[in-house]
Amino acid sequence: MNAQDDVHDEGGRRLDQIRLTGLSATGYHGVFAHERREGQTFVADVVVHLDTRRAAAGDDLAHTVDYGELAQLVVAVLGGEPVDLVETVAERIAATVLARPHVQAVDVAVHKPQAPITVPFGDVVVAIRRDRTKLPAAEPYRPPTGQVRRGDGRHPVTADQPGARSAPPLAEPPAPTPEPAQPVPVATAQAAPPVPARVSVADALSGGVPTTDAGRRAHDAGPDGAGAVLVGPAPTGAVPTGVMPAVPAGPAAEAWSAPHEEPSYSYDGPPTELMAPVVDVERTAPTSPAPEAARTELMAPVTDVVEGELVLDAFDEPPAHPVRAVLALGANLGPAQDTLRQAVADLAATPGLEVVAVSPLARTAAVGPEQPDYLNAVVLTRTTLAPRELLRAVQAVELRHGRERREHWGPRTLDIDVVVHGETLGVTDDLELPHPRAHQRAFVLQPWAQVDPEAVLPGLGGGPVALLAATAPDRDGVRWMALDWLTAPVPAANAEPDGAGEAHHP
Ligand SMILES: Nc1ncnc2c1ncn2[C@@H]1O[C@H](COP(=O)(O)OP(=O)(O)OP(=O)(O)O)[C@@H](O)[C@H]1O
Ligand SMILES: Nc1nc2c(c(=O)[nH]1)N=C(CO)CN2
Repeated sequence: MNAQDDVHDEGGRRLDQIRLTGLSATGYHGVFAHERREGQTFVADVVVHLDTRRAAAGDDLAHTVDYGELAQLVVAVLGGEPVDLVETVAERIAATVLARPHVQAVDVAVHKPQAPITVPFGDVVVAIRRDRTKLPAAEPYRPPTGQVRRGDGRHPVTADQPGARSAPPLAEPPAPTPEPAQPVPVATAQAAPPVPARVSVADALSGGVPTTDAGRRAHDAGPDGAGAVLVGPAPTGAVPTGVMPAVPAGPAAEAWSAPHEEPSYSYDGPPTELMAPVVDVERTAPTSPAPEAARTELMAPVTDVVEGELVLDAFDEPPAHPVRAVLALGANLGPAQDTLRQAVADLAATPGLEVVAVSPLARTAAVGPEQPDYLNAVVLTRTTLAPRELLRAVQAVELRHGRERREHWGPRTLDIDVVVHGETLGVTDDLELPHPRAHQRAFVLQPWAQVDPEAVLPGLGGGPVALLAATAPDRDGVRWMALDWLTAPVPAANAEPDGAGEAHHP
């Protein structure tokens, strides 16, 4: 492989490659009538540049490009609608490949070995590179509905549900109930990590042992079948259990609606499948060609749409399928453990948001100005809310618990950050995804790694969460974690362990 063939990501890291060579078909491209009439062999080589780590970490096709599917698309362009120029064929292939999720850049070489050249020759090749800064000057190929079948049994797929596209409305934010500032009381604690297993809300709040794998089962369960335990809306102070059905097992075929569409959401995969596709790019930029739309998926804010007075962007797009979202909770004022419990119940009661599992509770030294220790937890959810709707929903929960923003990184009764929402990456004035500081915060990463040991944080600075947690600058500030914090009686403030409420400097 030549170094000049490499493509690098924004951090300067060389992207991985998937190469397909010698794809061939009889095509009818050319400027001469006989070429249009008789056809000839066209051959394509394609190099896809992408980051394959996440797919490899979870052994999950959903996070990479299916080369079989790609090969079909390329051959369909070669043998498809006739055009005059090889350049146009190459451009069309590039557009088609770039419209696939995860693809950062593509090299395309189209060979025309039987070209009408009047001297002896070996081959004629048009070779191009296209990426998200140099977009293809062609429309991607869109196969007719039903032409390509997808799904392999390991990754069951479901048909797109039109009804699933709009998220339920948010609940009205309830009236704020400010709490007086107090040091942090906590329930049963145990020494800092390792904490052996994840805690499922369903288990914890039904009084079961909170160290089972039920959280993971729930997180892996699908939207349509039966069998998995999950939480439903809860009255204040408790998160009752409900049922989230699972996707039927076995292979399933999905009709193509557009070439950019992700393999649909599967709950059978490993926990690293936490991030699922979010932005239906066709709906995001209905009038844009697909390469633009695909870019929208990566850079959410690029396509602002003015609707009346409101400027909308991709963060306002509800996902086509429920996606997994990770929320980080923190509190260091007032009855923090109670507040966090209530917050979990409030989140579970939010329409369009389902709480799947809750991490152990971590006691952490404050990062930032001098202030009492925090209690931190991470909540794994599944949501049909758009990223910005989710932000508003968590802010409504913050508000309900008297959240005020007086000091940057200062003490607070409740803070809830959206760490990730599906696979959405983007920056706007009010929302950045993934959360820009999550990758360096042990107070987020350690609880997250406990509840989902194989989680991977997407985006710049991302990677396996457990690894990031082990190297985060504030890792020594994570003092201990409590497994039974959702159910155990909260001790009185004077019964807290040593060091509680002390200010700490990282
Ligand atoms: N992923 C995100 N999750 C939550 N808020 C975000 C996110 N991205 C941007 N924001 C914006 O950040 C603003 C400030 O949030 P907040 O007051 O919670 O910050 P903070 O807790 O003091 O600091 P930090 O963001 O470092 O946790 C919010 O009003 C929100 O609009
Ligand atoms: N340990 C800890 N430190 C913090 C936290 C937090 O949740 N935990 N939140 C902050 C602002 O969101 C600032 N500093």
